[in-house]
Amino acid sequence: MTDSTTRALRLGTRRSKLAMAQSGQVAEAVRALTGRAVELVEITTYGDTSREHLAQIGGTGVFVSALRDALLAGEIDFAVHSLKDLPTTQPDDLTLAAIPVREDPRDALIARDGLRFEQLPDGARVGTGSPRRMAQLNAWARSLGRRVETVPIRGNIDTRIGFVEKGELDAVVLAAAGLTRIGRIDEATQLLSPDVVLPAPGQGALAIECAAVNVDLVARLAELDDPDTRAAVTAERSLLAALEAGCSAPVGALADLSPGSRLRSSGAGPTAGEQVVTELHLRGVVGTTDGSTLVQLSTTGHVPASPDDVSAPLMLGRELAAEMLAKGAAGLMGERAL
Ligand SMILES: NCc1[nH]cc(CCC(=O)O)c1CC(=O)O
Repeated sequence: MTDSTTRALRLGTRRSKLAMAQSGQVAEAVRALTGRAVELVEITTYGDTSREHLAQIGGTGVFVSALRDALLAGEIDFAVHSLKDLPTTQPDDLTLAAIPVREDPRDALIARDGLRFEQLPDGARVGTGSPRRMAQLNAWARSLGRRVETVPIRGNIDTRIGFVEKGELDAVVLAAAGLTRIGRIDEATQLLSPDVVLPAPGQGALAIECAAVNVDLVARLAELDDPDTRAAVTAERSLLAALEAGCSAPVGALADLSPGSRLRSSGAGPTAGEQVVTELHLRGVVGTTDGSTLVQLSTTGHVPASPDDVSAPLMLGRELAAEMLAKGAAGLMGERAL
């Protein structure tokens, strides 16, 4: 065996607790898959060091660029990202080799005294800087006949929960997946139903990225891919891209797959007759951050049970985006989040 197949694989990761947790889990899976050692290489990103508000430095994409630079420079072999932090346009020289089975995509509430959202008092202070969460939480509060005060907060997950622990906020809203990965999901006082709060496109999913030239590794890591997750997040991200929304825009999306339906396909030849297809249900929301207006639509399409083909989910996302734009979504996104 040559040195290049036996040396440790280098996994580039951010230093945050969440990034280290998800990189550690993927490292273990890659070790089991390849039999090769995996070494974590810590990369500091501009997003980790900047004190400016994320919105002012161009969104969460900043977390990604340093890892990508390291991939292209050959300093690391692969990187693990939270898919929801990835821009919707994929550079040609980088490949998402695998999107593993995703965690719970829902948002979670962590409130004082074990409270659920419906039990928060009028005027409760809820920590989130996400325009998507603000829009849907404010709309939910309105529908309950009260209001909440959304308070923009930054920092890692522990810091955000700390605002509730210290009594500075009544509640915070975080991704359930992040809480699970750092071992704090038990502290969630409510998992927010997608019927009321749609998660960010791709929330709960990880993406394993390689340099495109590294074809052998791309092929190997593809074994960690979950085609159903890939189909779902492709539809969600296609919707986001087609809405031409920046990563801090108030867009929520969630696709569910119901497997096993069978369709009769026409024509002759070996593929004629019954074809197994999956039903893909895609929901999307855009709103004003004050929650006074939401455009919320859904659609259902069929996805061939063919792992490599994401054209159907891509189309479904674009179709739903077109319907949402026709219902005035563009005007809502023009509003600047404060
Ligand atoms: N925006 C930050 C971010 N990026 C990924 C996660 C964790 C959840 C995930 O993997 O989707 C979080 C934290 C959060 O939103 O609470």
